[in-house]
Amino acid sequence: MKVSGAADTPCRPRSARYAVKGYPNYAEHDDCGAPPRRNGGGGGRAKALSEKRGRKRGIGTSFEASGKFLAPILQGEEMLALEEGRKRRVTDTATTETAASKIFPFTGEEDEGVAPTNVEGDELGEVGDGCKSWRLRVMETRRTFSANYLHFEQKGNSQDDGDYQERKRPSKRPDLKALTKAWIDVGDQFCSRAEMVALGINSHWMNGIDYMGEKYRDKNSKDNGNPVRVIRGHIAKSSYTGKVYTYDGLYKVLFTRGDAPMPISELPGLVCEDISNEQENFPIPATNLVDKPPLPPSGFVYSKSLQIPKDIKIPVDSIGCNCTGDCSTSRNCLCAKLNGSDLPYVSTQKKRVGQNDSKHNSVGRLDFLLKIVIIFCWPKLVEPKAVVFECGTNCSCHCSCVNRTSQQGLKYHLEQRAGSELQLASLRSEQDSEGSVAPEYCIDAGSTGNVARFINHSCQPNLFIQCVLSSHRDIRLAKIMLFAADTIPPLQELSYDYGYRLDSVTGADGNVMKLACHCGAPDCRKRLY
Ligand SMILES: C[S@@+](CC[C@H](N)C(=O)[O-])C[C@H]1O[C@@H](n2cnc3c(N)ncnc32)[C@H](O)[C@@H]1O
Repeated sequence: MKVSGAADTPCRPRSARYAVKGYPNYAEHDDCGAPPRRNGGGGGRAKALSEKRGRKRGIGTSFEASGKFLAPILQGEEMLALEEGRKRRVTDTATTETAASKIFPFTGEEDEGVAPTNVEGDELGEVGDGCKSWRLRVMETRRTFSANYLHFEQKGNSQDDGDYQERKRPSKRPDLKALTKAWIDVGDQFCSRAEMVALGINSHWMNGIDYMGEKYRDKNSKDNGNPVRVIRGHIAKSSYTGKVYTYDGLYKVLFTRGDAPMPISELPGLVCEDISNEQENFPIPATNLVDKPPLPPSGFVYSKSLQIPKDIKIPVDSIGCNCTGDCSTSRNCLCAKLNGSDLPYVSTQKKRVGQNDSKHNSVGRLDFLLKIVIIFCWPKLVEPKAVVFECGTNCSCHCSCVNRTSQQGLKYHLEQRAGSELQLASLRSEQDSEGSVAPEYCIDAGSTGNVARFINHSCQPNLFIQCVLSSHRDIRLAKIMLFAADTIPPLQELSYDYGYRLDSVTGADGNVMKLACHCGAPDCRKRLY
């Protein structure tokens, strides 16, 4: 089947910075006719992972997610969605712009921008030179719209009420509108409702909720099981409307506003109401729908923060930068300069480090959801570079090194200790890439850790690792933090690139160990190590 535009249309990498950092698979060609979906593992991969790994790997293994998992409890009104065959639950927040109902996943019509197999030629959006996919046309429409938006807006403001009523006329069959919808990806963002109207995703300039009106009463989405397209609105100062709208996919309505959300105790397969033992600000329930009977996590101690052995002294006398304004670029920020013009090591501003007053990353630590072994993003949009987690586990000596000998940006390697299942985060400078410097410290997440310990590897991840100095400048003792590499729509599985060098892991017998990768990304490297 020919997918129009897949090969011909220009593609952009999703994050140039990330690609520069040496993640060859990171750049996605999402403007093409057949864009891979971010983090495109899907429920199939989770299930396969579960079945393949069996139970011998201890804590996580018994709880590998499958498509059958229900996510942990959430507050507010709830929705369930299934993207790529995976069941997800999200909480409808105050900013949600569409039907605020409990809804269930829908796997049918929605695709990933791939042209339908039975559609050819013009229907695919090929025009003139025959190389424009619908996806590209959507992007062009958006650009044209943006260019003209202010003009329309000003004109609109000067119109009288009569015109306003005209604009507010009842929507026409939104379910039949705009073939465009098939070329919108989950995670696509829009700066105004008007932009969505131009693309046919929403029918109203003014109304957040699109509906078909009384006339179509018999087409009630909940009763008929019709999918609902969910677009979430978020405050965003950078947007010309002060808001940004993110497409979150199709949902099926389960119940309407006012129904009580499911309490933690009723979560199917609940094995632990709070694996953090009240260390986090809210419970992190764990469910297990794989084992019969379901087993709770064992052999694992939750530790919110890094546990540092007594013989390792963390200095506390360093100060942050003296920037007065925006610290997000190296033009203004000394800390960013220190990090090779990327994210800053030191995350404080005009204060002694350790006071945790960071404007560098603008978004503080985010709430999260743990569905045993699979970590999902909290049902809030996570913006690029937002701090997501700090890896908090045992810190111990004589393993991987955290070393830096120049002012260049670091290269990150994650290594696995031979013969064990421990995941070791190792940072080496460019000069140390041959591994010439003796290891000093590592973070050992085998038996103790926080929620970051459960994040799986993906060859096409939505997080990346960065070392951060917050109370001192000893790079060997840098905090290891996970940042959002891109916009992460609610309830996406979180993942980062472990970055193993192939054949770098040896077993106790000295033989090279190999582990197949099950991330399911379109450009999966097939091996973790
Ligand atoms: C930090 S743990 C991640 C949580 C883990 N799934 C668990 O159950 O505890 C790292 C281990 O998870 C497994 N893992 C993570 N991502 C994987 C992937 N994409 N493919 C295969 N195994 C993976 C590997 O066994 C790896 O050593």
